[in-house]
Amino acid sequence: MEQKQQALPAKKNIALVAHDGKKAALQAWCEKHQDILSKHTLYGTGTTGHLIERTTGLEVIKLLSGPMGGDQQLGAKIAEHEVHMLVFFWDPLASQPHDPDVKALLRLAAVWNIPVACNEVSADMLLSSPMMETELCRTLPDYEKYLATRQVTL
Ligand SMILES: O=C(CO)COP(=O)(O)O
Repeated sequence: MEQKQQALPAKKNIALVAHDGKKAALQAWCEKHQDILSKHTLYGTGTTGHLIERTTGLEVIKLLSGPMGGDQQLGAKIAEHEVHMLVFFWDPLASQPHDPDVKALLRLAAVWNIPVACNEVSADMLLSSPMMETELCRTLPDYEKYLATRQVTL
């Protein structure tokens, strides 16, 4: 598939998600990085978003709870370029009833080439990047060309 360049903005829309076994870790991480996070716009799945708001006072745009469709809502926002970065502390030691949705969210983050962190140390590295404060150029699928090709070949 042909690719194109598109910038992620300096002020980013960051999605915050954690499975139940990792919620305390994500809340602690958000408290630690409250100053940096306050410069961006935060999105979260339902329960995670409420907990982060309660712990930190940061404003979070809250979607549905993950098992009820929140992961899918976030995936759609990544595909529509509304969400620019994903911090998802998924639990590698617990099975999830909505595992297909979890996989789909991580897949769309890879398709659209947004920065993803799945644990504290990766999330620390992402937030300490100078690119958190500047535009960040990314390569992503050229959807318009993809669609034009399909209309010709099918
Ligand atoms: O299940 C989740 C991610 O897969 C998170 O959902 P909640 O934040 O609603 O618990």
